[in-house]
Amino acid sequence: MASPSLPISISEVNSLSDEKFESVFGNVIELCADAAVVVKKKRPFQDLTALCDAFQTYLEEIEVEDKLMILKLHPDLAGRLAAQGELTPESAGEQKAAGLDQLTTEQKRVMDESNQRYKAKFGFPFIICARENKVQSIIDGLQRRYNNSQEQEITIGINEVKKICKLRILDIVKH
Ligand SMILES: NC(=O)N[C@H]1NC(=O)NC1=O
Repeated sequence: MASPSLPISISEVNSLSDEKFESVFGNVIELCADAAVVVKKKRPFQDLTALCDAFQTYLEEIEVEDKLMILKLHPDLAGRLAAQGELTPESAGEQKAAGLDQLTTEQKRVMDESNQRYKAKFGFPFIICARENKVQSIIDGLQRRYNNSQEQEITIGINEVKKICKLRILDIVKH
């Protein structure tokens, strides 16, 4: 079967082969193909909300080690992978939407320094839903959240992953 042209309806989501479901939803959580493997078994979904809820539940129910792994799979915002053109298409689009591809030299310096400092403290990258932010709110968040505890940042980071995931699903499924 050829790849479906997006967006697709919820009934099309329900009738995708397992393999197609995994490929269509394999990156709604950045580089975490396992989420689609788990969520596909919950079909059929009554509507878009039920589908989104299934991915959110996945993120809530996994062990803290797996949450940490998911956080670590995210690329830095305006980091090395962005500079090398090696982001996933989803992440590239999100970073562009926030204006992160248009940083001034000073903003880039502040982002690099703050990203490094954050990662050195927490052991995972700073994560924020770029599409719901602009450059300044991202820089502000990066500096403010540095003061949190690791436990707080795991919770906030996973909540941001949920927002990113929902917007990615909305790009795939008709609403
Ligand atoms: N580090 C980080 O927040 N990365 C993510 N945020 C987002 O909106 N897309 C990403 O890849």
